[in-house]
Amino acid sequence: MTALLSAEHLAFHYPKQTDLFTDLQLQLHHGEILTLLGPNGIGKSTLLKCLLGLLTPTAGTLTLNGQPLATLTPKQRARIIAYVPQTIPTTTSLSVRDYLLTGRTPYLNFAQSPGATDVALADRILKTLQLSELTARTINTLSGGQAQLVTIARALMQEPELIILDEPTAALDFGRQQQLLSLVQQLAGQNIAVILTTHNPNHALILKQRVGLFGASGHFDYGGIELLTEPRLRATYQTKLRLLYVPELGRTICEF
Ligand SMILES: Nc1ncnc2c1ncn2[C@@H]1O[C@H](COP(=O)(O)OP(=O)(O)OP(=O)(O)O)[C@@H](O)[C@H]1O
Repeated sequence: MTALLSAEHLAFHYPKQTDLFTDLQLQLHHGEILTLLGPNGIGKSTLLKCLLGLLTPTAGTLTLNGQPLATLTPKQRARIIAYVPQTIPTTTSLSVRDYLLTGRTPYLNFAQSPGATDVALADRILKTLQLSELTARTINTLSGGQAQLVTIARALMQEPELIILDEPTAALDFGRQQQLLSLVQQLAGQNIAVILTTHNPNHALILKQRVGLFGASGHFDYGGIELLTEPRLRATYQTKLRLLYVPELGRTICEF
């Protein structure tokens, strides 16, 4: 089966800087979830930008559904991958519904306005994310957490095969974090692949799927959650964390 996303021997460095990663390998299939973990400033967001085609890797190849990423137009890419960055635009005075409709751009011709089916899709997505009460609010009146969820809703408007979420739980309260992880599992159940970054190893332990772990040196391990061993996580985060199996939860948790 052709991988949805494949990275072979990927390397990247910013101009006049040392490599953030080299020889990075990963393969993601439809409906899989990849959680990226690693210390601050190690290169997680940079890797996401390479996967999105926003940055050009300094070595290696990236393919999307078997096609070299670089050969796809931005519009073609946007029909396959949706991106929710760490910094969310909160200054726009668009209503939440109109903001979601901007997510339909990859499907519209120049100067074509969204139609009734696009509006219906926006309302359906807002309902699924339990955000319907925000429909008429303007983006610049939302809290950070609300804006983050609305931006995820906008990403879903692209009807992507892969959604990339950069620290999606950062602004969310405890309950909303749990909801977000459930949403990620729900999307995977609909055959949408998800890549997310997080600073909480428990998120990877809850999602129980693919893991990409940057070591403190920039070394990248890719595999299943068996990668998340105490020694490896301690080396990554330079702290004496512990992994504890909790029978009541049926899973391992990571604690300081
Ligand atoms: N445009 C840029 N030009 C030069 N250096 C950059 C640029 N963007 C990021 N960097 C540097 O590259 C390194 C990796 O940054 P990146 O944002 O990918 O890290 P991260 O793992 O996502 O960090 P965090 O967990 O803190 O968000 C950092 O040292 C950062 O300062």
